[in-house]
Amino acid sequence: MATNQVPQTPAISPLTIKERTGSISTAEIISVLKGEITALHIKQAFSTETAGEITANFVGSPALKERKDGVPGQYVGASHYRKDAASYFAESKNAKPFVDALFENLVDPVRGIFDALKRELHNQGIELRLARSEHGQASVCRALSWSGSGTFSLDPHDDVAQVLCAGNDYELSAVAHNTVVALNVYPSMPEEGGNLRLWSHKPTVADRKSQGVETTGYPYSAAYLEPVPSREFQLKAGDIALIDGGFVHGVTGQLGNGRRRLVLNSFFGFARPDLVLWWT
Ligand SMILES: O=C(O)CCC(=O)C(=O)O
Ligand SMILES: [Fe+2]
Repeated sequence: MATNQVPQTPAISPLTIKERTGSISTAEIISVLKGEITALHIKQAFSTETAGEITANFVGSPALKERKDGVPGQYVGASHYRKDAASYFAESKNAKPFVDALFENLVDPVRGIFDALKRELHNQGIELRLARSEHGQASVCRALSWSGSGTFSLDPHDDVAQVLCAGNDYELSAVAHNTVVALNVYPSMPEEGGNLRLWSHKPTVADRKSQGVETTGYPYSAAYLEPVPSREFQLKAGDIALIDGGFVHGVTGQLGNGRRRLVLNSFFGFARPDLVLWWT
């Protein structure tokens, strides 16, 4: 991390949060997409049976790997983070059978949301589809188990820097100028900790430069975030959280050696008024 730049005091942006129990609705998802809500936390959004099966499939997956891009964690699937388009789309293609296998024989919550949102947006004259290029198409989701130790198991970051700096090969860089929604579906949570923490701060390019995280948005230091208020979401297996990924967020440390934390993560946002792209 560069430390020789001019320090920048983070501007505070208010959080608009909706938390409730039940089924997720497309209207609520669209509210996040349009920037009307910063975060939506739906508790008990899918069954613990489905959650348990996805978790068992992840643990037993032959494609389960350790991340080697500086973010500690294990994963199944593809991430565009720090990758050019050709590598990401090739990785998505290779990972597809293994991502599909996480949901074998299940009516899964990620596809459920994607399909329902696609139908609703279509009714409004808006297309929703996976991001694509001459190299192939994006994945519907990736499965991640963070393993950072200490205060955070996933350090504070934003999801927009990586999109903004994705490069011309990626049609999704247009989305960085609109809300980048992060969809997080939780099949497994530890006994304690592993909460999603959201700070009242949406970094600008200048903020990222001042913190030496211009292209990655990762990680923001404790000192930088110290004056910024934050909210924590207490998550349980079966919950779903959608956030405006432009706000700084991270995952708190996990306690206990029992259940592992597993998240299914995807991103989506408007590339044009009539087009919403989805990727991982
Ligand atoms: O695991 C979570 O709750 C959040 C994941 C996340 O922020 C990310 O993958 O960018
Ligand atoms: Fe994130």
